[in-house]
Amino acid sequence: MALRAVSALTWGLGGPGVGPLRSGTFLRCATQHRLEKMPSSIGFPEASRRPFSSHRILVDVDQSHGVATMKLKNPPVNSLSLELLTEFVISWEKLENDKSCRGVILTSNSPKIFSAGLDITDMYGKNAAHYAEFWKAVQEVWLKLYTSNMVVIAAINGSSPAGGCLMSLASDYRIMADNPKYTIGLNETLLGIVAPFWFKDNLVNTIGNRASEHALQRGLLFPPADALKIGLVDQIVPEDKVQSTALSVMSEWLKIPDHARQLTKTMMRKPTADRLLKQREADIQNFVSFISKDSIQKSLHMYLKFLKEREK
Ligand SMILES: CCCCCC/C=C\CC(=O)SCCNC(=O)CCNC(=O)[C@H](O)C(C)(C)COP(=O)(O)OP(=O)(O)OC[C@H]1O[C@@H](n2cnc3c(N)ncnc32)[C@H](O)[C@@H]1OP(=O)(O)O
Repeated sequence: MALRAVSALTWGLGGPGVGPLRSGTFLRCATQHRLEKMPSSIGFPEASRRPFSSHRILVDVDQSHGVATMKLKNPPVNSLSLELLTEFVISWEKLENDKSCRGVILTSNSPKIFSAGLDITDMYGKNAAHYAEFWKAVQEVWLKLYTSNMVVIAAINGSSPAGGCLMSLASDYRIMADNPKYTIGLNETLLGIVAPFWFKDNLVNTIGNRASEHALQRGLLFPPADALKIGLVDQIVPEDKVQSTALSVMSEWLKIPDHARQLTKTMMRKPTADRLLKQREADIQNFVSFISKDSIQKSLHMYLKFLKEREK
């Protein structure tokens, strides 16, 4: 009970089972030309292509008329585990290599949660090699999304904290379900961790410096209406219209000649992607040393405990 009280105040967490979340208050919580790809990834490590033992399908891909819908499918909360991230990259590369695929709608199989963010269990109680592999996979997914030649639309049909928010931010357009129980934001500080510079860069490019400073320091999670106000999402629609709106927005984007849109996207995004590419290895080492610290492991342990024990 004591833990709950302290944790709730410390972490200000929200979720569909907890009630509405408010930022700033108590948060419970074609022309078909294919251009040379932006130099983005340095290749996914062979080690990460290993088959995982479960053989579950964690990313559902459904493609028709040049548009793929990718659904995250990792119950209960669509956490971004190493296994999911690895499968995501493989599916993504297949779509990128398929000349007929011009756009991707990124969404979730779960009705209330887009993604709970990075899988905390991949950042807790593991060894340095695991942390390094995990972080490289996180970088890779972001680079793939952020620099994709395809049009990427996030259909955010539920809560989207931290890593879930990052995947949305890396998309070209964000549509969120207008349900005040859902929230989106980079809440890393609430866990006692710090969003890396490239999360921050992506946020600043989206909502501006001042709003980012405020949101990042306080780990704010925004309900859809507030997210729309600050530009964290581009559109909010009734819950049952998220996918259909994503399809109609996609068809508008696909009216633009691919080569012109792609070159423009590269012009806008390449400097940000390059900043990570230039220091990718150092960023991994920084993550490994940060996450391995006893104090950070303790914070993550407490946070996991809090998630398990909090009242739903
Ligand atoms: C240099 C250092 C850089 C570090 C940078 C790190 C960058 C990014 C960090 C992240 O992405 S950390 C993840 C942050 N995510 C969160 O804070 C979200 C936490 N979860 C929630 O708020 C809620 O779970 C939810 C998503 C709103 C859903 O709520 P709901 O009530 O439906 O479900 P729960 O009962 O809370 O959860 C069910 C089950 O899932 C476990 N769980 C939840 N989130 C995660 C997670 N991110 N990773 C792993 N596991 C998670 C939760 O503990 C429950 O477990 P059980 O009790 O069923 O065992």
